[in-house]
Amino acid sequence: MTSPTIERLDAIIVDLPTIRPHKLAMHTLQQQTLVVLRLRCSDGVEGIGEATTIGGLAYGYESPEGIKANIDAHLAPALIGLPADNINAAMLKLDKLAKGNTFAKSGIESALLDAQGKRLGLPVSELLGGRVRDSLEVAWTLASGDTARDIAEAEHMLEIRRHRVFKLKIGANPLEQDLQHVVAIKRKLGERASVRVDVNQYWDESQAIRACQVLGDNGIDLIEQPISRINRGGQVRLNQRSPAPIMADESIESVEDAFSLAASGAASIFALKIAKNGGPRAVLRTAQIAEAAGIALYGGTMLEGSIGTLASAHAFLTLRQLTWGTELFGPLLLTEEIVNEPPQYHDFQLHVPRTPGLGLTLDEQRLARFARR
Ligand SMILES: O=C(O)C[C@H]1C=CC(=O)O1
Ligand SMILES: [Mn+2]
Repeated sequence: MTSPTIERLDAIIVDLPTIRPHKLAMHTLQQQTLVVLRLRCSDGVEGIGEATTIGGLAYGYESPEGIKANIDAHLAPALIGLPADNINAAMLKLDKLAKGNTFAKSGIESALLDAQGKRLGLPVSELLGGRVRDSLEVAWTLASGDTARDIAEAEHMLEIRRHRVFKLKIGANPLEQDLQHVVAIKRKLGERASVRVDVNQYWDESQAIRACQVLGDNGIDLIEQPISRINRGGQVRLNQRSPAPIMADESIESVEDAFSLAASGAASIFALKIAKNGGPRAVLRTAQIAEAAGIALYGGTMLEGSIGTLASAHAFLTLRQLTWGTELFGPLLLTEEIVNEPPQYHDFQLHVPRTPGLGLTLDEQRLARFARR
C-alpha cells in the first residue's frame, strides 16, 4: 500500500477577543492570537493543529508572526511530498532542519496526528498508546487584577461546578501587595478550593525565600516559576526550602531542559506544555523524564484555543500520573469559537470524546471572519 503524501501546509493567524483582560506579570491579554495550521494530504484527509503563544514576544522566543513566517519559508516546504503517515520521519526532518521552533513543531506534530487519527478512525490519544482516563481536572486562572473581582469569579466557578482549583497570577505588583491579595483569596475560599500562584519569573531569590514561606504557611498548595529560568542555583535552593512545592514552567523550553532540571533537583512538579516541547509526542518524553525522576506532573497551557487544548488533552489522557491536574481552560477565556465541536467542560473536568483525530472540525465561516488579513 502506498502512503498518502503531504501536499500543503497553511498557517493562519487568528485574533480572538477574551472575556476580560487577563493580567500576567509580563503582559495583559485583551485578545488572544492563535496560529491555526491546516495540513492537506493526497488522500483528501486534512489535519489541523495550533501553534499559539502569549503576548507576542513577551512570554517566549516565538511570536505568532514569526511562527507563521518560519513555517511558510522553512518548515512547510520541507514537508511537501513526505509520507503523511510517518510522523517519526516528518518530525525528524524538521528537527534536522530547524533548531528550536518548538511552538511551530508542536502545531505541525498535532496536525500530523490529527490527520493520521482521522485516516485510521482513531482518537489521537489511542495513536499515543491509549488513554487511561476520559476527562481531566481543569484549573482556572484568576487574573482580573482585582481581589474582589477574583473572589467573585472564583465563587461563581465553584457554584457552577466548573473549577475548584485556582491559579493566581502575581509578580507584577509590590511583593507585600501580591501576598495580601493571595492570602485574602485563600482565606475567603478556604478548604473549598485549591489555591496556587504563578509568579512568571518575577521575583529574585531574596524575595522568593520569604514569599514562599508566607504562601506555604497560608495554605497555598503550589508555587509556579517564582524566579528566573536562568537562575538554576536559586531554583535548586528554593526547591529545598519552600514549604509549598515549586513547579517549573518557563524553565522548560525543551525536552533537554526537563532532563537538566530533573538532574539538578530544581523542581518537584513540571508543567507540561506541548508548545514548549515540540508537540503532543514530544511532551510525553518530558513526562517520562519526570516520572523516572519522581517529579509530579501538571498539564499546562499557553492559552491555546480549542485545537491546541485538545492536542494537549489527548496527550495528558495517556499519562500514568497527573497529580496536579491541568489548566486546559484556554477556550473558556475566548468569546468566540472557530471549531464546530466546542470542548465540553462540566463537573470540574474537560471531557474528551473518543472521536477520530483531535475530534474537531473547523468552522470555515468563523475562521474566515477572525483570520488576520
Ligand atoms: O502558565 C503560564 O505562565 C501561562 C498561562 C497559563 C495559564 C494562564 O493563565 O497563563
Ligand atoms: Mn506559568
